[in-house]
Amino acid sequence: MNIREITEDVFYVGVNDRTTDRFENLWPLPYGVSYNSYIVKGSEKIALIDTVEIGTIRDYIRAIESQIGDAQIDYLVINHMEPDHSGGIPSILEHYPMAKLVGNRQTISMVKGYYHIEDDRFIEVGDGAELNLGNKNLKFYLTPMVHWPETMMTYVEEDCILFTGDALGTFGALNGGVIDTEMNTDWYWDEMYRYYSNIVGKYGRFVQKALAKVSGLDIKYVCSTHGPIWHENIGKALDIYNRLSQYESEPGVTIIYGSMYGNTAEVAEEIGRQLAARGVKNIKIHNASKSNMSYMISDAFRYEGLIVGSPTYSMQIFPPVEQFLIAMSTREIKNKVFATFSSFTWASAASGKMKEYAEKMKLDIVDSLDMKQSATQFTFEDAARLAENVVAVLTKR
Ligand SMILES: Cc1cc2nc3c(=O)[nH]c(=O)nc-3n(C[C@H](O)[C@H](O)[C@H](O)COP(=O)(O)O)c2cc1C
Repeated sequence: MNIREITEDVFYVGVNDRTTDRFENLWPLPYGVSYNSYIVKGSEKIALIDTVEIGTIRDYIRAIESQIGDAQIDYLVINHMEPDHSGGIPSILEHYPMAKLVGNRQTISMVKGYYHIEDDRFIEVGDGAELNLGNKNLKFYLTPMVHWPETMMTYVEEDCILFTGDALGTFGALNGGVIDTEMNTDWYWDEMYRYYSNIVGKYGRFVQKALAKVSGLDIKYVCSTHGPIWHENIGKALDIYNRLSQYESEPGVTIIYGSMYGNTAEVAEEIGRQLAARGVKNIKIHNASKSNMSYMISDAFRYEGLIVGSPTYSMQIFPPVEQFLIAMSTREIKNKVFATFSSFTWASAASGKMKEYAEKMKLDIVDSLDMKQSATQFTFEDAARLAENVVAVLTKR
């Protein structure tokens, strides 16, 4: 039994990273991450699809050698140039001096820029180009901006395998199983929401274009660069990416608030209770000073309702809340049932600043409340009304 085999002569040679704390030095990796790479062994030529992050090279070369022994790699296909996948390129070229790098025009210019590689090592491919390996054929689909300009996908018709680059990937290392049929996938879905919203979030329309481009292919295995290989869950993975890339979300409300002395926090809790009392079951409340941005972004993408609360801080939005709002605008968040609450002591500003933000983002504010100093009976009535209005809009959608 070959434990790395996906289909006949197609092998998984990726590696796990359980050491790195933060992906891109930003996003927490509590369950690690995998860098996936694959061997496609044709009757005449051998291709390697993508490489791995530079710190994991030793295990990677061993995994490749376990599949091809002393044979040479003829082609290294680069679907994505981000260094967590391209970091292994120089080592592969050194180990396999005959290997040619296969990529599109944008890829080649990036490889040169990052790794200073000579012109004669490249084969440039365009959209729809093919590369023959003997009894297997690789076909390339350019899918720019998912989520870099050079991103592309590679299809092996003989095995109905699509190598998708980062698309359909997730955080979370592989715990023994590599194909979804070999594991319980339950916990990966939350990590997929987080991966998509954190990393790809801004590029929804390009994800839509890419999905449309490959929609006619017969796909039995989706091999992305992070997380499980999708076989029996292709439909579910596609559905999540398809919905998130159209900013479609699930029933529920995310409340993000900032608070220095607990008064704005009290309003956040009250709104949460009022929503629950009206039947909202999925409610995520985040203190923006404590929750990690990665999880706040993920929940804000995931749920239909978004309620943001902030004290006035030197005539501005409280900085951690402002950081969250900036992260949402970077990702061009839309299609939310949006409401705000705010507080001040002598001159209100957070409320107006959040209104300006909503106008710029073309988000309708369903309701808002602005509290002076601390909560009174009137504040609680306002919180109940705000929850009522949010639920009314959610129910109508
Ligand atoms: C550094 C600092 C700057 C503040 N700036 C303002 C301000 O510009 N206008 C204002 O009305 N209140 C200002 N406040 C008061 C806060 O808005 C007030 O403490 C807060 O709204 C109370 O909510 P909390 O208990 O949730 O922190 C400031 C407070 C601090 C500590």
